Amino acid sequence: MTNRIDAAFERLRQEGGTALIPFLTIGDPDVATSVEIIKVLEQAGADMVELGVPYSDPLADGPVIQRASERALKHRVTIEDVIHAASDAREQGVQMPFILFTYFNPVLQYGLERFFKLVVDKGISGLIIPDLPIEEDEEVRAMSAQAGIHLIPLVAPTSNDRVKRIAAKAQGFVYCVSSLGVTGVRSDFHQAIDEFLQTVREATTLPVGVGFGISSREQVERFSKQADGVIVGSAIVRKIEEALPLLGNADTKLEGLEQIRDFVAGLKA
Ligand SMILES: O=P(O)(O)OC[C@@H](O)[C@@H](O)c1c[nH]c2ccccc12
Repeated sequence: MTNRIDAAFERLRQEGGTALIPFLTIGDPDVATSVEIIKVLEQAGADMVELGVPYSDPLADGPVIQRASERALKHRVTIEDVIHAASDAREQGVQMPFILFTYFNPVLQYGLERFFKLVVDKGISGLIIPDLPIEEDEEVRAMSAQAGIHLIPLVAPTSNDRVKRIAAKAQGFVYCVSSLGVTGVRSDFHQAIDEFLQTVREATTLPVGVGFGISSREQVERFSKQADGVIVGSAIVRKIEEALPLLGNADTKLEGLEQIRDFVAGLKA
């Protein structure tokens, strides 16, 4: 069966488009609202979405996503809740591919076998575990393949000679981190970002995605020239944070969702 991520990139290649890939922390402000937000992300033109599992020690995250994780962890949102949110969104008609985004610890705590048994047939097509280095991912890669889920690797400008090894085992797409440091909106990127993207392009026939710091249509367009997909997290999570007062009230929830949709639609246009 074709993986939805492969189908989405094939469609975009034929259209000459670039995938817009939002990230959001599931359970911020609550799981049901996250499912509503996933729906408006698709309406706004997102081509696939990273569903973030909240974690107490998000080492690679800047303050915006750290705060989102804290808000979600206040209701003790678990990896199981995130997987159920994916199947709920699928049942409610969302078609775009889901990429489960989790640090390794929540998966270990849950149990590898148990995790891959749960995640099968929940509408999840990809998995990103930012703190699982390629040197230690054999078992996860095998179990992921077994579940028909692409294990998508991250490469950073400092990956150098590891790029080839990472690219050789990649599935789905290769996620290029645009800058060093943690996630968060930026105005400038790693000075060798263009050469880095070129290096990754030459190391794989898979689509190349780029993320970290991207928050405006100009930046999306800039990266669309060299990448097949652009990941936007903190800028969208910050929009959700700004809309929390509206999202928290039944009378103004729709207005809050519209604010998020309008921001994301502005990135895609
Ligand atoms: O938030 P940014 O700067 O737009 O970057 C995307 C990022 O949010 C998402 O892909 C992500 C969230 N947490 C991460 C941890 C490591 C690498 C990537 C991530």
